[in-house]
Amino acid sequence: MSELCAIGLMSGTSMDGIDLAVLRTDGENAVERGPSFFVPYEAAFRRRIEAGLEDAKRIDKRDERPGDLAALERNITLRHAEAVATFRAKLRDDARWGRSDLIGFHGQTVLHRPHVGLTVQLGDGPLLAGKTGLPVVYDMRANDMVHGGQGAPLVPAYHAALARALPAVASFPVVFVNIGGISNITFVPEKGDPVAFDTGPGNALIDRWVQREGGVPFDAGGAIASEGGVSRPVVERYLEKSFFKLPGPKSLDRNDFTLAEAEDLALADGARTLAAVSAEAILKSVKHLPQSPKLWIVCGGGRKNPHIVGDLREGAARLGAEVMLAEDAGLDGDATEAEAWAYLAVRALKGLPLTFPATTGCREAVSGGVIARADGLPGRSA
Ligand SMILES: Nc1ncnc2c1ncn2[C@@H]1O[C@H](COP(=O)(O)OP(=O)(O)OP(=O)(O)O)[C@@H](O)[C@H]1O
Ligand SMILES: CC(=O)N[C@H]1[C@@H]2OC[C@@H](O2)[C@@H](O)[C@@H]1O[C@H](C)C(=O)O
Repeated sequence: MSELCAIGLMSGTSMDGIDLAVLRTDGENAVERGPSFFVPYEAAFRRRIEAGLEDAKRIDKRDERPGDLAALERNITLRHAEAVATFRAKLRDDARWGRSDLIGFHGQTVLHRPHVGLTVQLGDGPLLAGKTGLPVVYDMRANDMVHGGQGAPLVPAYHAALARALPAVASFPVVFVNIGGISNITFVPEKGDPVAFDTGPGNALIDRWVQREGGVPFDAGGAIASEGGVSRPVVERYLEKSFFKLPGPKSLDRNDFTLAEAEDLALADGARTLAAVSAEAILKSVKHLPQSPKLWIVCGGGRKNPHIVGDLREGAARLGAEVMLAEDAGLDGDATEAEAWAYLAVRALKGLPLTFPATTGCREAVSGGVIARADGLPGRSA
C-alpha cells in the first residue's frame, strides 16, 4: 500500500463545528496537503452538545449513552456525513483531490478522564461509512488508553511528519502549539519520537466567558479583550493549579478548568485576562520539555486572538524563541487537526503507531482505531 487520499474530520473541544481536510500520504514521511472546509454548528446545537457534556458525566463504561447522548451521537454523525458530501461535491472535478480512499473520524469528545482510563467520543463509524460509502477509521484514542496512555494528544505524530517536511523549519527542535478549546504542544526533535502534552485552557474559557457575559460565541479578533486589561491576581490563581506543576504526559477534559477564578471581572477584563492565561499556560510548559526550542509554530483558532499570540510572542522572546503562525510556515492553521486525523487514519490502516510513550504515556508505541467498512458490516480493530 503506497499513498492514500484521506479525508480527516475534527469536531473539537471548542464545539464550534466540523473541520474537514483532505490529505495524500503514505502515513509516514510523504504528506501532501489538500483543500479544507468548515461547517459551523449553530448556537442551539452547540448548547445541545454542552448539555451532552453533563449527561456524559454519568458514563462509567465508554459505550454507555445516557440521556440525550444516543440521539446526539446519531445527529453529530449525520452532520459529519452531510459535511463530507458537501466537501466531496466541491472536490469532485479536482483531478488531484476528487477521489478519496478513506475517512479519519474523530467525533466529539464528551468526556475525558485519563486517570480512570475513560475517554468518550460521540461518533458512529459504521453509520458514517454507510452514509458516505467510504471506509471510516474512528475511535482512535481508545487503544492508547488500553496500553496505559492518556488517550490524548494524538496530533503529535502528524506534527512530527510536518516538521520534518517543512522548509520553514531550518533547525530542530521545533515546537507545534495547537490553541484549540484546550491547548497542546508537540516538541519535535530532529530524530526520534516527539514529546507532547496538553498545556492548559486554550479558547474554551474565553468562549465560555464571552458567551455568558457578552452573548457572542467567541472573542473575534480579540476585540472584546482589546477594551480590557490583565488582572495579574486572576492569572496567578489559574497558574497556581497543580496541573501546571505536573510533567507530561498529561491531558485535560474540557471541564477541568472553569471560570471560578475570573468571576469578579468585567467582560473586557475577563476576556483579556483569560487570553493571558492561555498564553502563559503554554509558556509555563517549556520547563517540562527536554530543551527550550527556538521556533514555535502556532495552529488552531487561538492564533486569531492577537492577545494570546502577542503574549506568547513576548514570553517566547524572553526565552530566545520565535513564534510563527502556521500560515507563515506554509500551513493552514485551521485545518491542521483535520489533516492530522486523515494522516492518523492512514497510519491506523497500516498498523503504524499513533502514539508514543513520550506523547501519551502509553507503555510502548501503539496503533489504534477501529475500521468501519463501507458496506456497514462490523469493523475490526486496526
Ligand atoms: N477570528 C477569530 N478570532 C479569535 N478567536 C477565534 C477566531 N476564530 C476562531 N477563534 C477561536 O478558535 C476556536 C476554535 O478553534 P479550533 O477550531 O482550533 O478548536 P477545536 O479544534 O474545537 O479545539 P481542540 O483543538 O481543543 O479540539 C473558537 O471557539 C474561537 O475561540
Ligand atoms: C480528549 C480530547 O478530545 N482531547 C483533545 C482536546 O483538544 C486539544 C487537546 O485537548 C488534545 O489533547 C485533544 O485533541 C487533539 C486534537 C489531539 O488529540 O491531538
